[in-house]
Amino acid sequence: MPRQIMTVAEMTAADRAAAEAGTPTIVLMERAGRAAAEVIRERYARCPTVVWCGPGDNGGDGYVIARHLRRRGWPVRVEALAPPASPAAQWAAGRWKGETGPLVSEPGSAALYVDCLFGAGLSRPLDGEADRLARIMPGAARIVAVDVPSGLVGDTGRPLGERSLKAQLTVTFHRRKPAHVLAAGRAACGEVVVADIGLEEMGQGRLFENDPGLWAERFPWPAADAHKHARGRMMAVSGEAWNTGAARLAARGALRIGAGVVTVLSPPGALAVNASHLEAVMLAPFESEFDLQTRAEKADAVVIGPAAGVGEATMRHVFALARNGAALVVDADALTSFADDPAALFSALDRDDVLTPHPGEFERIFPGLLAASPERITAAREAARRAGAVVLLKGSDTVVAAPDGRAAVGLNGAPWLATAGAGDVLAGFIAGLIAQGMESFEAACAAAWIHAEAGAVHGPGLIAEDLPGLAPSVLRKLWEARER
Ligand SMILES: NC(=O)C1=CN([C@@H]2O[C@H](COP(=O)(O)OP(=O)(O)OC[C@H]3O[C@@H](n4cnc5c(N)ncnc54)[C@H](OP(=O)(O)O)[C@@H]3O)[C@@H](O)[C@H]2O)[C@@H](O)CC1
Ligand SMILES: [K+]
Repeated sequence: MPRQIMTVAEMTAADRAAAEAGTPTIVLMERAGRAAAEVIRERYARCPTVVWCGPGDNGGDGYVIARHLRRRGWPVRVEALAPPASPAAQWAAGRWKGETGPLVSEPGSAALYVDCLFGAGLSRPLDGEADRLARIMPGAARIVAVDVPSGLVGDTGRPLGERSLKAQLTVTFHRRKPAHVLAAGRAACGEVVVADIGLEEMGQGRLFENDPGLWAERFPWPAADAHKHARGRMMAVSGEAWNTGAARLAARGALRIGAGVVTVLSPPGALAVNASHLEAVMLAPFESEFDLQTRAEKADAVVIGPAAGVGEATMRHVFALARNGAALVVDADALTSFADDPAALFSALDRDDVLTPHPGEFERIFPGLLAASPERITAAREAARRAGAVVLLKGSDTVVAAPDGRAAVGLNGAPWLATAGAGDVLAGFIAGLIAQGMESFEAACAAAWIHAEAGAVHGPGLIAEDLPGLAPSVLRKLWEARER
């Protein structure tokens, strides 16, 4: 099952729908507070605990948590920023029979703090006592946030004002929000646990966690009677003689991820060096853009960009390939080549083509878009709309967006992947999956997930050359999960 990521507005709508269907907010609040208290008891030994409660329903959750911890014998005190203002919070505060006082916490005044000041209803920057807390408790150690660390905007993962609280553990409800998946928010949230509070699935989501639930059912496993040409033909365009390794990394990636026939298309001057490094991957020369177009006629997917060289020749090569039916994965130099005329690139692209920029390349072809967007999901979606193609924006929170509005965020990003050539392998994985018939958005999602898993499997010391060879162990896990 795909796991949706819900915006704050979608979550509020789900709350309202539940109320209309007969489950009032206080019931959801009781489930939320009880679930959060359980997570806290699983993670921490019983200890003197302070629950910081705000005036809204986030504070209401806090009173429920305090009650459940106290029932289990925890020494708990509530520190209230303001009296409960919402009806549900008033109900929860009324059922709390323990000690309540003003917000006076200092570092070390308790052994554990539970942050229930603000969640989805944050409407202005932290000030007064809440801001004091964020200033004097800059670290996350032994702070548990409920829904989000207070001061953080659920839809962006950034503080609304200057600062927010930070947490070691964040317990949220029903579904992750963007703040729980985007890198900036993840740093403030610490570990994120999603507790079920019995809300119904709502409508058709457009934003998902990128994990196998999103695409595994449509993974292109070979048919029992498969032959190599039926498993997809992928090609990668090589640079000149001193710039050939990147295309070979892409080619090897495509082969490992299952493409049946993989070819490096090479300028004449680079044939010898390519030939001396290729075995199962085939090699074919091209002399001109027309030649390239002809050679690529049989391809299902082509990677162009890794070490292709920045300039007019690469632009012409992209146009030549775009005249073919093959899906294009446009990466690295092929993106930068269009820095002065991104519209020319976009007009050549189809909906099944994929752009794979890192943030620097993204800025070159979508100038100012990242800075003007509240977060990376919005930026990638707008980029996909403008380009009329799938856009994969790299990062520890890689975002994949399709021109139809679907988007997915990766949660398994591994720091080991920040190494030269890793992106070339990713481009090859994407093209290798598209060549096997996977739809481009899902192919980009699957490739990014497998790439990150492979990085995590290897860990320290990873170099890009390792990545294709790590794909089989990840594929095996997917294969075995399918058989179950
Ligand atoms: N949706 C669901 O299904 C479920 C949701 N649940 C929980 O509800 C939470 C959302 O609750 P919520 O909407 O009441 O918002 P919340 O964050 O408590 O704050 C609103 C209050 O704070 C005030 N205020 C805002 N900013 C301020 C500031 N800087 N400084 C001072 N005051 C400020 C604001 O004032 P106002 O803007 O109205 O003037 C208002 O009084 C959600 O995060 C989750 O924990 C669960 O119970 C389970 C089911
Ligand atoms: K909070």
